Amino acid sequence: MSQYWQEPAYTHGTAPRTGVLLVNLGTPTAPTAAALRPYLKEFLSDPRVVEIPRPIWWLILNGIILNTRPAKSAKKYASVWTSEGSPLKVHTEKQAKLLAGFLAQAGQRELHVSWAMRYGQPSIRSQLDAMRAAGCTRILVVPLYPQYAASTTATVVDEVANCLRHWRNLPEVRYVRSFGDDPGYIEALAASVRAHWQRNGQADRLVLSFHGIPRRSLDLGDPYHCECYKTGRLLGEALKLAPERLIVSFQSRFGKAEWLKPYTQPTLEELGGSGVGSVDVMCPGFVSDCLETLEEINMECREAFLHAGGKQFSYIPCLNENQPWIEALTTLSLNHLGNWLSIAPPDAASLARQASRARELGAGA
Ligand SMILES: C=CC1=C(C)c2cc3[nH]c(cc4nc(cc5[nH]c(cc1n2)c(C)c5CCC(=O)O)C(CCC(=O)O)=C4C)c(C)c3C=C
Ligand SMILES: [Fe+2]
Ligand SMILES: [Fe+2]
Repeated sequence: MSQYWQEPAYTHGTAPRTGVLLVNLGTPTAPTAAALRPYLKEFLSDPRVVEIPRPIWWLILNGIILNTRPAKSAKKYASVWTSEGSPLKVHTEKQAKLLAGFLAQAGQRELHVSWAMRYGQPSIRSQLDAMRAAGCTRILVVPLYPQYAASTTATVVDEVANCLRHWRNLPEVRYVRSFGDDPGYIEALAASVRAHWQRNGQADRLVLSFHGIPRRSLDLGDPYHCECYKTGRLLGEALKLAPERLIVSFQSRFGKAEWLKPYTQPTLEELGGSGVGSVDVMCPGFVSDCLETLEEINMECREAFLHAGGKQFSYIPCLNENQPWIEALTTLSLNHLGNWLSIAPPDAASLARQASRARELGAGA
């Protein structure tokens, strides 16, 4: 029989285990109105996402939005859905597998790497529970949003804290706040643009379209706007692109209030109508292609630009499973894991050598 002073099983004779949890926004389980409704309800009920006072917003959400938007959004999702499911889910899952492979190659085989969605499945709660069952006593949370916003990064941290409220024996927790100026991430973006230019030539303008947030959030002190412009500036510098050829804009406006400007679609229409023949468009605020990039940008905005008189619209995909990005994510994770690492991480050169081997392992997993 165990004695009351006995060490708990998870610390008894074993080294503390560390987990890495990648978190993205969330996505419906099917491109149908029935699947969209609970997803949108959970997402749009989050006071970090919609900051309208609750009784008013509750009436608008339940009385109007949840009766109209699910069907409209379902049609859009259907246009980008893949045989493996929603693009956001497919890429996030692959990124987690690749990261686990790269980290293992960097000597960190004991790490428990998993992924979750802030809204929908797999939930943060279920993945934290799995980490606890696996004996994790240290957890690094990596929200997959390069630029910090209260409506994205902060709500992930809220949810982690909310789940841990029910644990008696808390793990140590760290989180990556943002990485929009991380050299590895900027270089991964630059490599992707360079590769695109090599294949297709360089367009008259490079448009960087970020997801928008309400203008009011900026006025209240949300640093998202500044972080987007910093990413844009650093990417322009990495590409040695003249500042006048690079445009930052904001997409996905929701509702009637003012959001961050300039808005992407009117910007593209203006460019198309004013004789700018060709644009390359990229979405550096998303690490994975999703509805907002594949449908809103590569379908709706493409059409708007061409209709306004533009001649050539090129969409540069998100970083998805690109090797430089997975390497950057590995380095970012190693840096944040810091003194939690079981053995010292390798230097950058040997990490790069190991990366292609890890990629084969991860892709085959
Ligand atoms: C209602 C307000 C919204 C805010 C604020 C917001 C901020 C925000 N969102 C992302 C990233 C993504 N958003 C995605 C979809 C999406 N976003 C909103 C609304 C807000 N987003 C809605 C209603 C939807 C659902 C789709 C629709 O009905 O239009 C996605 C894609 C999900 C997918 O399944 O593919 C991402 C990713 C960021 C980065 C951000 C603030 C910086
Ligand atoms: Fe969004
Ligand atoms: Fe959208």
